[in-house]
Amino acid sequence: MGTVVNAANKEEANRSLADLNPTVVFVLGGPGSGKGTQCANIVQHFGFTHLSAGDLLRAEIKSGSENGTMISNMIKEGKIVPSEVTIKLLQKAMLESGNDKFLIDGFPRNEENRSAFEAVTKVEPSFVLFFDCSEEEMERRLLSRNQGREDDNIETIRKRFKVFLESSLPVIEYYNSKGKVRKIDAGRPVEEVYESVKAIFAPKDEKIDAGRPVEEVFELENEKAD
Ligand SMILES: Nc1ncnc2c1ncn2[C@@H]1O[C@H](COP(=O)(O)OP(=O)(O)O)[C@@H](O)[C@H]1O
Ligand SMILES: O=c1ccn([C@@H]2O[C@H](COP(=O)(O)OP(=O)(O)O)[C@@H](O)[C@H]2O)c(=O)[nH]1
Repeated sequence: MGTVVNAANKEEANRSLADLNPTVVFVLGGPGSGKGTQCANIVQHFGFTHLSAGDLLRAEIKSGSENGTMISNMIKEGKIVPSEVTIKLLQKAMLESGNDKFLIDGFPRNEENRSAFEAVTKVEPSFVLFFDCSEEEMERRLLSRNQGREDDNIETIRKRFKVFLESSLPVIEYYNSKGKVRKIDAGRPVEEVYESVKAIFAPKDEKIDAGRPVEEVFELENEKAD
């Protein structure tokens, strides 16, 4: 019985999300490349809801969920949590937000994440914002992040870099082959990085584009890139 009810709930969540037809931007880049920092800026100026997959997973651990121990162990090892768990959390957060524009930060992290998200939600990203940063700089940032995260130690950081190169970069390459990647040089100071980010979200010619809905701006940017 429980299984039948769960299946019905899942169907319902998938359908409502497809009906919402949300605008989704995936925000990707190595650990410490500045995804969260820049997402906070974008939210303030462009009306998106920021969903960090890592934050949702950490909240799930704190909530005492039955998956908590598994998630916690995977994060400590820098491994990627099974798609089903992460997608469920993202779907729930999207439906509860009341918004239809999302920055999905730190997901998808591998090919399986990517294909499962598209298959389950029927949602494709408008584009992928890719923060490109050297490992040396990312390591420096993570070691001074000071948020008490259990994975911000040198041993786990090295594992996360390896997972990023082996599993996450191929996802960026996949979207690049579809012309959907907007690459940012993320090794610069926060304000400079944000200038480049803004140029992607904001119309370039304020006189012509003032007041355009954000979806149109995306179309404009995509046309330019084609
Ligand atoms: N451009 C930048 N230059 C220097 N430090 C940065 C920059 N962007 C973010 N940081 C700092 O680096 C750390 C990691 O940034 P964060 O946004 O949490 O990265 P991510 O979400 O990609 O893991 C944080 O302590 C943040 O304050
Ligand atoms: O979709 C996701 C996002 C995060 N994680 C796990 O959460 C950790 C921290 O991810 P987050 O994006 O919060 O931080 P980052 O590594 O980018 O600094 C990762 O190393 C993974 O173990 C995951 O498994 N799936």
